[in-house]
Amino acid sequence: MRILIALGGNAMTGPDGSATPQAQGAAIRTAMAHVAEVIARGHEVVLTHGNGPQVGNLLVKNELAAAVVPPVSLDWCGAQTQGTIGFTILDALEAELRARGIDRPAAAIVSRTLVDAGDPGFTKPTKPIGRFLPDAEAHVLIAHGQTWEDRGEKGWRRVVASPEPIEVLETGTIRTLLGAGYLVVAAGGGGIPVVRTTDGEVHGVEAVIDKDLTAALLAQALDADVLVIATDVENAMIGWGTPGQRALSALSLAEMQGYAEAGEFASGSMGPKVEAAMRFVAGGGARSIITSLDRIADAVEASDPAVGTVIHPG
Ligand SMILES: Nc1ncnc2c1ncn2[C@@H]1O[C@H](COP(=O)(O)OP(=O)(O)O)[C@@H](O)[C@H]1O
Ligand SMILES: NC(=O)OP(=O)(O)O
Repeated sequence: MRILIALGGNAMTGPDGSATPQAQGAAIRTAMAHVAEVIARGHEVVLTHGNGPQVGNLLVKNELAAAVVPPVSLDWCGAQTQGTIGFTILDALEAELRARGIDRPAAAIVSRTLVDAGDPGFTKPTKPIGRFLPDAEAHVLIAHGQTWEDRGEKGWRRVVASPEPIEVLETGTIRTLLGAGYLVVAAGGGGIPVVRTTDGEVHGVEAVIDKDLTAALLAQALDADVLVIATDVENAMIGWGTPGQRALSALSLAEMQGYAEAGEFASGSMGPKVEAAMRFVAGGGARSIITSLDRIADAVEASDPAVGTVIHPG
């Protein structure tokens, strides 16, 4: 099967959300052990990943160092995260494959994602990035013109523009590499957001695209059999955070749609994952899975009972 796996930010930072290079490297190594397990079972894998913590941290570094070195824009920061996370994934993936006696070429592609310059996402920031801060510190930055949002018990988080992904411009390149037997890492951080001008030129714009929404688009464009959204919980739940919370197992697109419309999934976390999973199936995909990283290999092969939350056309 051709499987597109989307790795959440949780898979690439330490257990406490730590984004030190050591914590990120260790988390990615663990993630790649699970991805290598899927490959070892004979599946073709395309990987994409988030960049929320990393792109937010890079933006802060640029802002703080602006008096000393020229700052770069948010799209440049996004491109830089693709490079750093991409090479770290390749190192870890190759090591985990080698440990399983698998010799496969892998490549990480700098990828641009086309968005619409008129997208309402540019006027209403929704994408949480960077670190969490306590209320008082967030309000100092709000007073300086930044947009921050209360994200619950972890604290406040900066939010930035997040337009809808329309097309991953490197889709053809990815297809070619897959045809040549490569394992491909692509569209990291949802892809570098770009717009096309009336004269056909493409240029970057300041935003961070939701990587799960781009993953759904890419999975469809690559005719993937399964979209796997790997995060830190085994199932999407209804009644999340209440005494009556219930894990969702296998369910139809229509059933999931009903829960989503009832507001069961938080925006900026489970909400976009469910939306992406539904879009892939609505667009003709056979199956979307939302589950924890350590269950991805089992989830891909399980049927009855299902592992994780599995959405099927119904
Ligand atoms: N209905 C829900 N079911 C399960 N988890 C939920 C739900 N609503 C919100 N969440 C939260 O969503 C988180 C996963 O989203 P997020 O932190 O953005 O993941 P990632 O960084 O892996 O992409 C879970 O850890 C959980 O706290
Ligand atoms: N770009 C993006 O969606 O990143 P996270 O998954 O880390 O939030």
